[in-house]
Amino acid sequence: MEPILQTKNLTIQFGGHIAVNNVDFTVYEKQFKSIIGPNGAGKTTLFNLLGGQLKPTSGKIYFRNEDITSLSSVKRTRKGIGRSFQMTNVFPNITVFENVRLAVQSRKNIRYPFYKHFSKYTEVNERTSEILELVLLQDKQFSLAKQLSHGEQRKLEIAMLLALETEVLLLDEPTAGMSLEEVPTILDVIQNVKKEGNRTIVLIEHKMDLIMNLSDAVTVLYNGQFLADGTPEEIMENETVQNAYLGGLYDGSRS
Ligand SMILES: Nc1ncnc2c1ncn2[C@@H]1O[C@H](COP(=O)(O)OP(=O)(O)OP(=O)(O)O)[C@@H](O)[C@H]1O
Repeated sequence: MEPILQTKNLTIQFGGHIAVNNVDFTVYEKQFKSIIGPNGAGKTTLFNLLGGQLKPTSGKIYFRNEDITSLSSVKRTRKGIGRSFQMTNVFPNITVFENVRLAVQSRKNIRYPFYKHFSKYTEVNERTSEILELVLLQDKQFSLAKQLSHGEQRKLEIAMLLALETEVLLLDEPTAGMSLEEVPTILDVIQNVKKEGNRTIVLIEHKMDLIMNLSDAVTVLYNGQFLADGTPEEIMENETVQNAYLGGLYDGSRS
């Protein structure tokens, strides 16, 4: 198996604080990899480095063995690394369907005269419907984006990301802030995306137990440092992880 995304000695320092410290991180093609770690472990900062929202103080990032460390986030998306954002790219006053359709269309780069009816673009509409089905939002397709519940908004974010058709999906805590009732359905959505089988998924999760069944591999960060990497079973049995994560230092109740 080829690594699709890799970091070597990746480090970022904010003033005197090293948020990501010399991290070597590897994700293989079509792998489902989770990054776990307690509060302040550096998970989101690592994602921002991978997505190009932050530039490292030192170290390198490779996509398919190409050094992408100095590439902008836009160029990284074009290469195939998509990162989820909380509703920043969603238009609140248009429908769920239109939001996803616009994203699909921009990806397909279809130009059309404004007076033509959208429904002529069957391919775009079909892909939009497919995505909405995958993220379990078909029944909300005619709702305005601003009318969605918190959980539905997270699904729409995933839909927008899928529309980009990137090979790598970086999902930053998709269950964050959700009610307990909403969590299973977002896990179903992630399961659906995984089942499609054509993506590499990297997911940050604070609640370790949620993602153990989904993940092929898990990386544990602690205090900005790489702590462990392995299968979910190996991670569960890893004594260092247990000490760091389960030994009272980790507040599992936080969403
Ligand atoms: N832009 C920044 N400037 C200064 N410090 C930062 C910045 N971004 C992150 N940090 C610090 O870096 C550390 C890692 O933060 P990060 O958000 O990556 O952790 P995390 O593992 O995602 O935590 P959480 O689970 O709480 O979201 C924290 O101590 C945080 O305060």
